[in-house]
Amino acid sequence: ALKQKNSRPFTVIVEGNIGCGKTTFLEYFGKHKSICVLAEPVDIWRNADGHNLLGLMYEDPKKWSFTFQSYVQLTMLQNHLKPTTCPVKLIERSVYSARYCFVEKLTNDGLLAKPSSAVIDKWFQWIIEQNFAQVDLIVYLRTSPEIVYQRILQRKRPEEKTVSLSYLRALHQIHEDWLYHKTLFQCPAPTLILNANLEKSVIEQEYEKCESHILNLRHLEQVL
Ligand SMILES: Cc1cc2cn([C@H]3C[C@H](O)[C@@H](CO)O3)c(=O)nc2[nH]1
Repeated sequence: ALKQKNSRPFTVIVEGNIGCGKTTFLEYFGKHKSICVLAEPVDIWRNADGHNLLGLMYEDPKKWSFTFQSYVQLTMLQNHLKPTTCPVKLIERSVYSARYCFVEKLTNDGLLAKPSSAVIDKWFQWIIEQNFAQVDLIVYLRTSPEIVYQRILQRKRPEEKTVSLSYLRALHQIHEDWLYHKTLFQCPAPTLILNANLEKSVIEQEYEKCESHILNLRHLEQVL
């Protein structure tokens, strides 16, 4: 029997530390025609009406974190709401990691003032209440801070030259508490944990572990 076409695609968010390999993961799954991939809009953050908000945030986080994280939340919301005819939608990060990882970390460090953090949280809570950011699966690309630190040094993204190992360790711990120990905030969907420390040459075997979760389930619903 033809199933009623669900209004919403099967939505997967890809989460993990800076340099954990999200782009490589998205490139691998982006080859499937039934998957719509939405990468993190870093280039938009680097040029918002000519302003490099990412650069400003790293140069003077106390002054620019609110501006940057406020814009990140908007661009993430736009990805969550972006319509697609694909049965599966794969999004790089989300409003959840924006609020639970980055805003949390900046607030803990006193780089984002409490009143600013409270306003970002009000927007976040409203977005959730409106069901604007529904998620069916989280893929957590789990890494060690030391490995992602080396990758960031090699990648040489100009704005990230000030990213320290201690920052990456703290961000790692927040991701672990959220997605592995599940002691920080509640997870909006079931979580698949992959070992993203693996080198590019072997990591595709690790990706295959979640292929069935991402593809078949939705496909079966579509064709039955
Ligand atoms: C959702 C979200 C993504 C994100 C990325 N970033 C930074 C980390 C990396 O240096 C760069 C690209 O992910 O942007 C951030 O500071 N806050 C963020 N919030």
